[in-house]
Order: sequence, then C-alpha cells, then structure tokens
Amino acid sequence: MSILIKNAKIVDVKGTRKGSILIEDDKIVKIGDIREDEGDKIIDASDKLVIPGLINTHTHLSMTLFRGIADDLQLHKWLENYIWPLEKHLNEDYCYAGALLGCIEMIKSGTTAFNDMYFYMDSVAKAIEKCGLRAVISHGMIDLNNEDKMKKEIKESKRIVKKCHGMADGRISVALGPHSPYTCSEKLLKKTSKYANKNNLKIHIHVSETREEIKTIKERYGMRPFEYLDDIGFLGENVIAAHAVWLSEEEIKIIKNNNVKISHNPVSNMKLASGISPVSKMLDENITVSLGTDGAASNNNLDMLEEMKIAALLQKVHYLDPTKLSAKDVFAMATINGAKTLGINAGLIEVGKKADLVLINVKRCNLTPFRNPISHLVYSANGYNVTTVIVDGKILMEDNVVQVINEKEVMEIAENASDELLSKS
Ligand SMILES: C[C@H]1O[C@@H](n2cnc3c(O)ncnc32)[C@H](O)[C@@H]1O
Ligand SMILES: [Zn+2]
Repeated sequence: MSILIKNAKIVDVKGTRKGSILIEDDKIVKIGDIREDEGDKIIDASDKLVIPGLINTHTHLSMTLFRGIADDLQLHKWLENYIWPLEKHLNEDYCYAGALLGCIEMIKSGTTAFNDMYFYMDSVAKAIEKCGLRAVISHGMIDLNNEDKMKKEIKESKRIVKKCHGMADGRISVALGPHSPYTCSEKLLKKTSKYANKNNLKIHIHVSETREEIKTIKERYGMRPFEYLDDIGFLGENVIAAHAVWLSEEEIKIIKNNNVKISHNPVSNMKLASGISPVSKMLDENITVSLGTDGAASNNNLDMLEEMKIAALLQKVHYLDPTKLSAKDVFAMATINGAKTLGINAGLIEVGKKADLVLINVKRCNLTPFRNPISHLVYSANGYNVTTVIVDGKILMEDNVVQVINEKEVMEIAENASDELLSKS
C-alpha cells in the first residue's frame, strides 16, 4: 500500500520546503507535486510539520517499569543499592511489558528508532516487532571479572544475535552490549570486539560517565577509560559509547581517530549529577555525537523533543555561551547523527530514504505564532505535539491514536508487572 502525505511542510537539517511525500513499501519514492490518485492512503498534513523520525541512541527500554523509583541518587549508589537488586527479579514477561510501554511512549513522542541495551532481549525484540519500531538491541553483559559469568554473558549475546538479528523485516539488528569498562573484564571486552568485528556488528557500551569511573579505571589499569579501551584495541567505528562525560583532550583525539560514535544523554547525566559532556567540542572535531534518553528510571521519560531542548540549554550554560549547540545542531544530533550511528538509511527526508516520518501539529498554543520550524521543534515542542508516526512505511500512530496495539491495555499490563516486580524486592 502506498501512502501520500499531502500539503506537508517538510523539515530536516537540510531545510524547510513545502510539498507532498509519496511512500511505497518501506521507502520515500517521490517528493514534490504528487497527484492524489498516486496514493492508496492519503494523509493531509496541512498545519503539520513532517520531520524525520527521531533516533534515540541510548535506552534501556524495559526500565520504564522502574520509572519514579530511586530518584535523586548518584549513579553508583543508584545502580548498586536500588537498580541491580531489583533487576535480579526480572523475567521475560516483565521485560516484555516494560518494553511495550517504552515502545508506546516513544511512538507517542516521535521516536522511530533506538539503540537498546538490557536483559531478556528476545522479549524486548518481540515488543519492538509488535509495535513496528526500528531498533538495534543488545544483551547487557556484566561479568565483574568472573570467568564463568563472562562465558555465560557471551553465550547469551550470541544466542540473541542468532535469534534476533534481522528480525521484523530487518527492522531489528543485534549489537553486542558490554555494560562498561568498570563492570566488564578485559577478556570480555576483547572477545566482544573480536566477535563484533568478525560478524560486522555494532558494540554498545557505557563509557566515562562519572568521575568515580575514571578513578576506578585509572586505579585498575593506570589509564583513563578511552585510553584503556584504545590500548586493548577495543575502539572502532562500530562502537557506540554512551555518556562520554569526563574526557581529556587526549581522549577526544582517541574518539576522533577511532571514529567512535558518542551518544549524549544530558537529562540522565543531570539527574544522576554525573557531569556535563563536552559535546560542542566533540562536534567541532567532527565526531558523530547523537542523542539518547538513557532508561526511564534515570530520565524519567523517553521524550526526545524534551531531550533536544535540554541538550542545547546545557551546553550554553556550561560554556556560558548562548551560541553553543544551536537548535539546528541538536536537531541534527537527533536525526542524521542518530541514523549514522545506528547505520540506518534515514534521518533525512529524501527520495530513497526509509519512510520513518513524524507529523507534528503546529496548531497548538505552544507552537504559536509559527515562525521558525527548527527553533519551535527544539525549544517549544514536546512529545504531545506529535500526531502521526510512520516507520518502514507503516502507520504506527495516526491522529494521536496508536494503531499497532491497545495503549490502555499496555499501561495496565506494565502497571501490574511493575507492582509485582517491586513486591518481590
Ligand atoms: C544494562 C544495565 O545498565 C544499567 N544502566 C542503566 N542506566 C545506566 C547508566 O546510566 N549507567 C550505567 N548503567 C546503567 C541497567 O540498570 C542495567 O543493569
Ligand atoms: Zn545507560
């Protein structure tokens, strides 16, 4: 079935133009003046912006179940005293419920693709397939220097690769997810790197998130985290490093030289008081920096429109310079940089690109008067301005109604799963 989006105001980082968009199968096939009879399904986009779907490059989807639990803590206390004890009680059903809820939240706020690291990833993949989103998923590996645990973690990662890579008509791909340099042994990191490079897979890892991490890695290996990862031959263009908050000048060079992709998570970094990533500096060095929310337990939502605004504001106040991280820069991070990071043919509205598109209603008081689309998207909009979401040429939400699953039922399932899970701890 073809879809014609007519009377659109098309906005991507290349600019704003008026026109219609014709989608056939999973792709955009025509942009401009298009006859109505060319589309089987017509969407009237008058009073709407059509933007590339937003791309969230660091999530832990099923952590929606922990939203509002363990707030106002520093990362390591948060993980060790609250989150990891709760995660011991996770199972397939809980992770499925949390992932469904996360998918709906993302659809409703205009995200079409994401990069997820967590547990029970076949359940997460099932939820993504059901909801129609696009994702890179990885099993989060933590071995704490224990050889048996390392073997189990690698075995589970390989199982997920075999079971889920290319699932959902290719919308799901699998990456390897060593949690971090402080929770993974050198042996695990080296094996991960070897397997990923041999099988052309991405690697998703947390790096340099807190000052405590820098201290731990320095004490253990005599180097800073990115220096250590470089030293063991782990870094490469397939590595997606989340956070990258505490970086020396030398580490910025290492990131650049290895073409490592960085996922910036400003809200999580602010909430856990981890610090401020030197995003503007990295962008000046032409490093690919994209945007992520992190999990809903440290954010506490998955709204990329909100994340864009906070990313821009944080750089400005950090450098005491309002010209840092302009609306356009941050919109690029959430669209084309995200696509480049995840290896998706999207992030721009052009013929031949994947039909991953989002419609934003500009006839809302928070977007009135309507002047500068990218400014409005970054500084004034929020998830509630999203009306329609298309991924891979399929409509996932139309006029604010989720089409792929019953939203109320999912909220109930997730509420019950969260209740049950918390009662176990
Ligand atoms: C996959 C594991 O990662 C944990 N996690 C979630 N958010 C963060 C973060 O910001 N830094 C480090 N680890 C994080 C999650 O709870 C899982 O245990
Ligand atoms: Zn994380």
